[in-house]
Amino acid sequence: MSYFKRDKRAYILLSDGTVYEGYNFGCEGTTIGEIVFTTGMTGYQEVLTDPSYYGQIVLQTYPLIGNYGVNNDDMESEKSWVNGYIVKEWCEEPSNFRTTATINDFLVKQGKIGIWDIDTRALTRKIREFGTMNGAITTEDVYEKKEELLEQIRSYKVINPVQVVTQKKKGWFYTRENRANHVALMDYGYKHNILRMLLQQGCNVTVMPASSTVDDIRRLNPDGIMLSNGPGNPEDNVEIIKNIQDFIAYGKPIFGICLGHQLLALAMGGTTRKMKYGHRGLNQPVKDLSKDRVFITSQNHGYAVESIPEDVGTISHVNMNDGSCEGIAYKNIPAFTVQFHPEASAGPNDTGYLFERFSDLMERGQQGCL
Ligand SMILES: NC(=O)CC[C@H](N)C(=O)O
Repeated sequence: MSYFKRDKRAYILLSDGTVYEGYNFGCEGTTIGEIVFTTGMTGYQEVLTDPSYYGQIVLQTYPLIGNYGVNNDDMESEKSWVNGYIVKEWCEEPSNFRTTATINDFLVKQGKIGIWDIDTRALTRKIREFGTMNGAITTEDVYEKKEELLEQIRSYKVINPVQVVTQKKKGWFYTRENRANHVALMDYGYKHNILRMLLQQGCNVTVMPASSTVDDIRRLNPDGIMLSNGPGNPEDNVEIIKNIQDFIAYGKPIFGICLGHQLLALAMGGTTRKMKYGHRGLNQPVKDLSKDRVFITSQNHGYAVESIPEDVGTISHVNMNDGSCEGIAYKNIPAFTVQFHPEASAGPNDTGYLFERFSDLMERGQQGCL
């Protein structure tokens, strides 16, 4: 079995010059990206297909990856967006009734370079200590190419990630259990489970390309606007933030998730910051201050909202590990946003009630959501 033969050498090179040696799976070659770690014990297919990971090399802290293979149900978008994949062990003979392929087959099909037999704990501890850093995975002789590769690694930056991952045309989705709410879902790199959750709520949904203006939205006459998750630094989306300011003036209820949460905060005069190594995993404890209750949440972000003007909104959710902002309720507009993923996928569904809150808000159509 090729898995145990350890025949194809591969290396990780970090921007500080450290080399980790392992073995290749997926495709061969060289790839560069920002290395981020995620702590979920399951949900690797969702990670690989979540557009928010665009341009990043994902490091799985859980050591056994691929045990239930990949399937046709767990795609969070049409394809994989990661720049590379780092694991301790991958499973060659997955066992699950839904399995259609192994994780190795999946990476090959998606054209992704993977490395295994890495001490993922040591690498994660390093990133926790020094912060997220750029790096490369290569199947070539890293020692020979080190200086050249280091230069590329150090200057690596994702460019216009939202424009790359957004769909270029509108998409219409209808539900049978019509609660008569029509949602314009802004696709900044939306995870399919946001759409599924809205449909489950009985909403009809029109998925809109990221660059859509308020006039495009007005033509739909929606009952509410959903600002999706997505990749990259929120501050880079200058045009989108201007459009969101127009959406706010339009006055329809707005619900934002992750990048959507950050973008609305920026549109309302708030600020964002890059976190040391972000939150990526399925067990981040978050307190909903309005309920005085802690929920376990699914997360994937490297930036956070740092401030929001007091007269504009108030912090509604707080991360119990580091006190960071996890949600905002706006004062004079019908809008609320969260940094975590209430649509889960993967992860706990505990905060799915927020979709219900959005539906209620669309029906009440009140001013402000406090
Ligand atoms: N999942 C997301 O929407 C991520 C938002 C943003 N790209 C971040 O890393 O913070």
